[in-house]
Amino acid sequence: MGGSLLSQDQRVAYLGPKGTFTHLAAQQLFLDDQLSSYQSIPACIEAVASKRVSYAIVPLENALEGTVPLTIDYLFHEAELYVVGEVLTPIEQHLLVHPQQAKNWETLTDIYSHPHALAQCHKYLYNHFHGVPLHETASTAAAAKYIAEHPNECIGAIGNKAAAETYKLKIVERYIHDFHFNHTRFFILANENQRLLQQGHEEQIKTTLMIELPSDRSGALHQILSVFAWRQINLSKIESRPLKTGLGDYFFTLDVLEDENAPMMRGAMEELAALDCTVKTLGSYFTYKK
Ligand SMILES: O=C(O)C(=O)C[C@]1(C(=O)O)C=C[C@@H](O)C=C1
Repeated sequence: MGGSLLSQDQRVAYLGPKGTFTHLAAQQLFLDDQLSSYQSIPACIEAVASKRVSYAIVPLENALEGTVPLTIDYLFHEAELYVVGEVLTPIEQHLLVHPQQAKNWETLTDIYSHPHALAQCHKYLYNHFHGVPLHETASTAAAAKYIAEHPNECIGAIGNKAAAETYKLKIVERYIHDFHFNHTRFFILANENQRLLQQGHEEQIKTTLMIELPSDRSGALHQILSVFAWRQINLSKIESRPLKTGLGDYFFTLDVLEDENAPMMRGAMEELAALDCTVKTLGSYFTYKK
């Protein structure tokens, strides 16, 4: 795949630096010279919201660790963007050290990585490096870069093979994630409600909705679910996140396996409005898988 989706002046922001899992996901759809690295998820989202880039690709959900709260909360509270595509990639975590420390790797003094990566390897770290301080970095590749810049320290990073190659680190333990089925979903975001169409996408379309219920109405969640249930529209995910207005105040994110323009879905949206729900739609999109 890659490339033909964008015109020459269009760029895609990704959570960098080079060698993150987000970078690998972006390379499934775009050419490397179309990609611009940003230090954080909010920086990627702001880059597309302010139209400095045409698209941003950010992690949304991991099969072991669940939602990336920063992404979902930023999309609800801070940005008016649409999801134009989704990429699903396998996640393989390795332990990386500077080649100078290759012989000492069993006595590492500190380990660095993205919080999701550390959590995905929790059992491994507990069994092999119990008591060793774990440090959170903005991404797995940021951790790898830090190790490369400190060759004299007996420290390690958790990251992927591409990060090991990019920062010339040695992989001393492979596949250290605790559960075999480790996948992450990434959203491709844009300012317009459009769909990325490229060969290789799954036929199944998905629509993501963020719904705020009317306050203090008993059975409100049951009513929303009924809107989809009696129309036989499947949901693949439902999750609550704090509204940040008080304890017990939530919004719900729903992934609906239907096109937002399908007649049944239009009816569902009208019924949600009639139930006094505030609905933010992130649009309908296809999934690209490796
Ligand atoms: O740090 C990276 O490499 C990322 O792309 C971020 C991220 C995440 O946010 O979950 C992406 C995939 C993996 O699950 C681990 C980390």
